Amino acid sequence: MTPTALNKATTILLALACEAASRLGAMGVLILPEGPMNWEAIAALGDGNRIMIAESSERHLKAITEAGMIAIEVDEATESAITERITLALIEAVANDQLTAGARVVVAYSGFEAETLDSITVVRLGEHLEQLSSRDLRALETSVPFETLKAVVDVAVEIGREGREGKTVGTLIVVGDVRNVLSRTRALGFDPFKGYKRKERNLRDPRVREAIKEIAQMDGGFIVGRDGTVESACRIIDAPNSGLTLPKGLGTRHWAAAAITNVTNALAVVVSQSTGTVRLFQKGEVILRIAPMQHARAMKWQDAETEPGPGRLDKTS
Ligand SMILES: Nc1ncnc2c1ncn2[C@@H]1O[C@H](COP(=O)(O)OP(=O)(O)OP(=O)(O)O)[C@@H](O)[C@H]1O
Repeated sequence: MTPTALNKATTILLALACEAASRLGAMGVLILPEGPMNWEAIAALGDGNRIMIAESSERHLKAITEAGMIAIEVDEATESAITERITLALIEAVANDQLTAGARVVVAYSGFEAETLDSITVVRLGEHLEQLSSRDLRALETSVPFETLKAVVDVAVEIGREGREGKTVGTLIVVGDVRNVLSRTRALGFDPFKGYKRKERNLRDPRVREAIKEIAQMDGGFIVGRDGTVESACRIIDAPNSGLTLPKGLGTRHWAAAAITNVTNALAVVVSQSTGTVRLFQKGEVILRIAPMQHARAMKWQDAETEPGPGRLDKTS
């Protein structure tokens, strides 16, 4: 049941969060509630601010939208540290185009008492996503091993950032479920990887990544195995788009990625030629978007063990 009123501390904290958002020129207020709240009352407090609420229950997601706020679907609140939960909610919001890199967001959450929103933190998304960490990728729970995913995302980000010989380059890399994927694609003629031994075709090898950057200029996509072996290149995907929806402005390359991940267990990584943005697709949807602004500089990978502690999100500048 939805509580009838917000408690006093929550009401005051939300008013402060909204005021902070207005004064800082933030893109909105993100709330991470510990349980159901009076959504109408929260919307009324919003005072013209963009209010985003991270929730797991379908019923509450619907109620949040009906109250005129933005619902961000997240997994059920676990024992994970609050910084990790904030990270996942932000990644989801960025992936759904509800927030853009560079935006500032005020986050309100229950730091001490479950039934009260008692803490505020201010996050700058550009800075935060620049530190896209191995933990963020691990949290995506894909069927592809982390080391392979990291190598593919790295090469994609480099292609988006560098292009080739002064020209922008886009590409599509489909990873995992190789047999099914191959059966739904066709060769465009020449396969540049044909004839090479398996160990000469692994994406974790820097020479192979260089070759990928060169071949990315050609039409079609790469098919990569779970272990990082490039199985084929210059393949055209032939999978149905029916029942899929994508953000406006995405063309055939992105639709092909959505379609192939919808009918197989593969993951697809797309670099947009026009914007340099890298998107990860799974089950027909964008699950992560890495905007070009953040990869204007080299992306640093960090192991969870060596990452800065919870303070890293509290960026107020
Ligand atoms: N079904 C497909 N399978 C593999 N590659 C494809 C497919 N459809 C398009 N492509 C690739 O995408 C290129 C054209 O992409 P288009 O401009 O429509 O894509 P987009 O999604 O708008 O991405 P971009 O931002 O890169 O332009 C083609 O040259 C081709 O290499």
